[in-house]
Amino acid sequence: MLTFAHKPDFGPLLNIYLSFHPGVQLSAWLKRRNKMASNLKLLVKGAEQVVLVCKSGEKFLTKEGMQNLAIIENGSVVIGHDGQIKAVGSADSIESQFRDTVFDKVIDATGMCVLPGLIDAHTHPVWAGDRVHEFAMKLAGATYMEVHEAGGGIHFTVKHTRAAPPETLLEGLKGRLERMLRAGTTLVECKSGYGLDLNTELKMLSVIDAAQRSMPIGISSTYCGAHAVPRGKTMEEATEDILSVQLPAIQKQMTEGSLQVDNVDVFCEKGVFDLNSTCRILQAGKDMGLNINFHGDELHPMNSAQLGAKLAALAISHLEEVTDEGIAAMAAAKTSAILLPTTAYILRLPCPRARDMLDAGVIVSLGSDFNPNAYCCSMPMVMHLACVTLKMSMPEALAAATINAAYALNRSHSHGSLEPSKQGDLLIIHAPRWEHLIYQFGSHQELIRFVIIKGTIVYVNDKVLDL
Ligand SMILES: N=CN[C@@H](CCC(=O)O)C(=O)O
Ligand SMILES: [Zn+2]
Repeated sequence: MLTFAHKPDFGPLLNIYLSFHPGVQLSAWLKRRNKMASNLKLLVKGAEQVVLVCKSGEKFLTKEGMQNLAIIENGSVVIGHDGQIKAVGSADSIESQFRDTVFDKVIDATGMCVLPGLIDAHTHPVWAGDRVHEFAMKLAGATYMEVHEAGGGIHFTVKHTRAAPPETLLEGLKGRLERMLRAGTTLVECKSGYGLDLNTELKMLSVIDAAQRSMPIGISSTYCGAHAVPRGKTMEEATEDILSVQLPAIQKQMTEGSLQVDNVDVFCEKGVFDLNSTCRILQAGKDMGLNINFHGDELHPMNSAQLGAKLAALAISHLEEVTDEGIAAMAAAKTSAILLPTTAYILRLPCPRARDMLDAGVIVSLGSDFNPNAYCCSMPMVMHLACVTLKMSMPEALAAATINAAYALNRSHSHGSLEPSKQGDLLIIHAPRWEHLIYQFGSHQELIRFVIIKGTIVYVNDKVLDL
């Protein structure tokens, strides 16, 4: 198999050239053209497997599509100077097709596998003050809401994040993104939500923007000012503040071009934001052009899934307590379910019903939920948990962490699979089959040899050991 981004049409150019050089033979012209035009950025050649995930421009995968990923045995990938994939195919076909091409960089992937860069569809990575002490409380039996209501949890992080200068937050964020990158994440959703007031929410969103400008990892930025009801306010007052103060100020900065925000989020939960407030905030965000992507049905069944479907939400996260009606509504509305296996694991919650969602045709994606409660930067670890605790198969987990996560972030036109014209984001792992990335849990730092974004190597691990 060999696929190209564009079928080149040399007809018009050829005619012009021949009209100025009537004596020139066609074959001589072609040789000269090849010599002049053939320089590309990166060739990854001879990989044991190249996992495309999908190959026909699918925007997401469901049901059997998630079980049958597109894979090329003994394959190669070509990336151009624009950072886009130019061709993927069998090593032989790429070799003969690009024989005359000069590459800036060639990676011999013998003994290795190539996968699309992983996409983490749900994180809270901007904060100050860790919560290791709360981990001990939870191990001793305290529930998430007990810690939250006692002033810990999100409130603890809000206090520390409000007090932190932006430089400190940026430094912390960059360190976490760096860890994610080394674990194979090339696109990550990043939420605000530890400010709960205008200034701190803007500070967090600006810090996310600054990280995006200075790091290669791709970011989808989410305003999550409705992550908790701030101390001293009722839910109604907090909702009014978001609708009449925070969202308009964010919209102003977006219009002026000083802030980039992609999604709007609310924690729709008993004791946090109810269905009505959630609906009003999400609708207001949508009216500003943001994608709806929110927390729902986590600790109690709230009918969040039905609300999200009604609002044409792109994604809803958690869903540990989703109902059958909610699942059916999400499948019909093509609202992606972002499942977060780390949350149920850390909090010892019932797991989200991944199998029921998959069987119903819901677009299941995955996120790490990295936050001070669930300190996990590793999508390979998340995929492993998804397989063991949510009963997903390895191909389902990979589809959920690539093309479907890209869909949840409205990026599946450019991310999530290794197809021509998509961004050249990929991982090269030192293993004879791609499944080792999930199977060898906790070992991604030993397996991942290269992380590549837009055809540029952004991480090389030369300490990979054969076991
Ligand atoms: N559930 C709400 N928000 C986060 C936790 C945030 C925190 O505890 O700081 C989550 O997705 O798990
Ligand atoms: Zn979350």
